[in-house]
Amino acid sequence: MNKESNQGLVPHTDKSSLTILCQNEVQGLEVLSKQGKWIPLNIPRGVFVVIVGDVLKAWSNGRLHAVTHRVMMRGDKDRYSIGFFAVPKEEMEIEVPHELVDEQHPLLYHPFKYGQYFYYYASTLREDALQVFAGV
Ligand SMILES: O=C(O)CCC(=O)C(=O)O
Ligand SMILES: [Fe+2]
Repeated sequence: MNKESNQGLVPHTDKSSLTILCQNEVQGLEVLSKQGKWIPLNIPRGVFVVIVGDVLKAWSNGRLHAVTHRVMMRGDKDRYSIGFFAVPKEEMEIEVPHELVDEQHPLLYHPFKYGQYFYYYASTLREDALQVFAGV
């Protein structure tokens, strides 16, 4: 079987601040470990999945990890997933608080307006958009 045909949603980080997902019993969500291994999640019914998006990663100066995730479809059951995406207003300035910057934790992201970042991502679809757009 062609492996690609199982791909429900390509690998990505969310462009939100925070995402909350709720799905039916048909699994498929996978997260990429820092070692580069895809880990399938087994999400019990009624459980919410909370995913840190690029905005919280930047705002926390990289303390919070925006995990790369994808959806792989197996079997022939329908999968339903509903997502709540918390996103800043376009004009909102995302700026690392000075309390999170010191010698051990150098500044990782320049301040940026959310709308400009989202526009950059949407027009390039680069998965390293945050690093390229706002990385120090
Ligand atoms: O289908 C899912 O549960 C994940 C959806 C997702 O990652 C997204 O919409 O960004
Ligand atoms: Fe996502």
